[in-house]
Amino acid sequence: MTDQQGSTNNTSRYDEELNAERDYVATLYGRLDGLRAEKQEQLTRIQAQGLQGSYQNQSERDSFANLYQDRINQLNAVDDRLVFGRLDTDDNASRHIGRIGLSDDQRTRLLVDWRAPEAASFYQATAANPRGVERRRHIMMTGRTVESFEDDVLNPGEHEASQALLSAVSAPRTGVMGDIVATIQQEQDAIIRDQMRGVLVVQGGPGTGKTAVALHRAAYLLYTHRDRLAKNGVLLVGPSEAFMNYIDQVLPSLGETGVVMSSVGNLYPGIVSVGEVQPEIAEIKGRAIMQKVVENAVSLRQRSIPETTWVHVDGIDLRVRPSQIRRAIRHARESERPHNQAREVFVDHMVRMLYDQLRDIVSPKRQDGLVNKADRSYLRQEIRQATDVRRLLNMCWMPLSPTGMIDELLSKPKYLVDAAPMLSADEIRLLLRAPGHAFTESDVPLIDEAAVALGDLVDEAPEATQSWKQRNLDTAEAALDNMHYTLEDIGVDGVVTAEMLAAAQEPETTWGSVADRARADRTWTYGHVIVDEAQELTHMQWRMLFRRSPLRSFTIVGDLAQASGAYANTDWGTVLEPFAGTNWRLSELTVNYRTPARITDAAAAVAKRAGRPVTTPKALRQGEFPPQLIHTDATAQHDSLLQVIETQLKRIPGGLVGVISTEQDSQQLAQVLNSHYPDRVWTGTGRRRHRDVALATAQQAKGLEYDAVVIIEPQHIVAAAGGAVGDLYVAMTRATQTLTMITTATEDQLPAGLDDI
Ligand SMILES: Nc1ncnc2c1ncn2[C@@H]1O[C@H](COP(=O)(O)OP(=O)(O)OP(=O)(O)O)[C@@H](O)[C@H]1O
Repeated sequence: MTDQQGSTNNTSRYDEELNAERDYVATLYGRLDGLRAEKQEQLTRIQAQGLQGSYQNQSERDSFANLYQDRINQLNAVDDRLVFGRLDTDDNASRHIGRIGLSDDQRTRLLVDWRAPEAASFYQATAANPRGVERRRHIMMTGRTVESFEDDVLNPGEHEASQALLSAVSAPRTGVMGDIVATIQQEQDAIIRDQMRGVLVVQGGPGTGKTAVALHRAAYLLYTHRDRLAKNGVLLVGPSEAFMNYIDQVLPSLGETGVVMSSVGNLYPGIVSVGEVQPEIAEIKGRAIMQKVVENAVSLRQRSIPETTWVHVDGIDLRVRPSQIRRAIRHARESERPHNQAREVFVDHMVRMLYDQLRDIVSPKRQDGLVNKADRSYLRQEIRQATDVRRLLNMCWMPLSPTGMIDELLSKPKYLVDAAPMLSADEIRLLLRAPGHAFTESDVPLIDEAAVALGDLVDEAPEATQSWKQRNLDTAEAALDNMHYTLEDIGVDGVVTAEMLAAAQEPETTWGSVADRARADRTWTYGHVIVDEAQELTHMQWRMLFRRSPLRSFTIVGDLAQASGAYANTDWGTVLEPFAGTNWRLSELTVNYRTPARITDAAAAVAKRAGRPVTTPKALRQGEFPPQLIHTDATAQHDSLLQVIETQLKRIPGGLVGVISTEQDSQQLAQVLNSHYPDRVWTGTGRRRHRDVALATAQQAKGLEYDAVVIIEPQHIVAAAGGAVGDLYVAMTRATQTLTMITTATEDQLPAGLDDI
């Protein structure tokens, strides 16, 4: 009786508090709607003014219109589950925590932005260190409705995961990543709020929230360093377009839209690259020596002639000796400008030399007045434009585009052999391909490298970019003075030049947003760069990325055990040494939120047996179902697959089954799945809608997750990666609930560790 009475009392107290929370949350939505209406009205008013007034008035109006529109977009984006927490502290204060900060007309704070210092205790208070928190409340919402709440007890000795966290990690996956703002855990929060300067490496096993942390850190940095980052922007780089699609809703749901997001293969403006099918080729193109190969390739396009020749200018023959060209080349190289700019020095030198000859022929006695200033300029022009001269100058020092040069380098055997004496004949054969081949993702760093060595073609860059760059160069000194910390501090002394810092200056506001301009400009330097799945990157890719933040402000997240290639790096120190020396710091994530322990243990066993450096994170959930290995013969394989899919779809209503295989096996699987599940097969691009069977290669599945994973022929995945188990390890750890593997191999053909399942 007492119990019943007690529980009735508790229930009614809970309901009362729930209603109170609902009332408060309704006030917050009232405020959100009010603000939105206000901005909408301001926007409508400014749009109604149309195209009147001077150019300056119009451009001011455009800026305001953009500002209002951005704010409206932000308010729309945070509408879903606006509030998720409440903190009651020992000073009798109580604050609600949400996606953005809100105040009323009297500037009384109604809602604290999760990134504000006052919200930090929501994530950091623990039983051992409550930080003045008496009660931490998780408010669970669907859309605008408060469904329930849960209070954390900060009692010493209690370390249980909150219900909010458990329901978040157990929920069926939608196929696109969601934010974790309501349930960020303490070790994650410490990384998100870490200082911006320097290179921070976040190492963590599969499912530890590295991607989630990277995205929330981007939002946190933009909030905390808004002024600085508004000028330079933040770049977030991931491994593939499918991955970028998977994560691209997270930042908008946090009210941030200004981050430049790009796969590493599409980082060079104007190039949409294709995958590099053969890992051996990717490995060669990623080697540090490729920098020298590109440099050589440029030098080989600065060449003299084998013997003396004659050029025809205005009916007169002028002689050109190889030694004269060599001298002009030396001169141009000494200018230390990029190839296309140094060409001007070369051309000037040659024209001057030819002019001297011509003048001596036209007017042997300099004092006779025949060659005055106007004549001189006319004659030089004539020489420069003479067909023979142009042909000769181009032959000796051709203006080059980075894409044109890399295309030639990879398709002309002699050019490649001369530029890459350090590569073996087999390696050269691997690199060679037909001219005009689509650029692959491992060509992109070579193109970027070439772009640095070549410089812009003189008429290549749009005028706006040029004038903006010039203006920045003029004031680059000031950028150095304005740095908030000394260069020595961050270990880049002597490396930063005025040119590199030029882009840190106040940009023109006449075209596009910072993100648009940054995306279009290969020389843009960002205020901060975040690299996800960083274990995959080659030396050449790192060079390309470090060029984009000369101040070395980086967050690098990855898991060395998940690297694919046989050449994979085994420690961050070796990877980063050439770029940051020892000036980097390491944080680790230790809890796996995605994959149940039963599955991670099996995956870790495979990785360990292959000698990979695995740090097995502690899985938050034990999992209901052990991983399964099904042996079948080739004829029964597809039936077996369909059966597994059916079982899994029933087991996880609304869930997503991910079928993972090699590229080669995936073609046949696509046919089978499409014919059995018409309009239900999802390849990761476009919207998922009602599609519930996903098909991906092990490479494409990097960073993604599925409720049920079915791996077809695990031994093929290892063989396709040249014997490395990284890809298989990744595939096995994509599961949030169940893992099944289907194989036609015999026990002894399976990768070590799998036979124990
Ligand atoms: N604090 C958290 N609250 C709720 N869900 C979380 C939390 N941290 C991570 N998750 C969820 O766990 C899953 C794995 O996270 P994420 O993809 O960021 O991990 P990862 O370390 O990048 O994984 P991998 O290296 O295997 O690709 C995601 O569904 C993510 O939303």
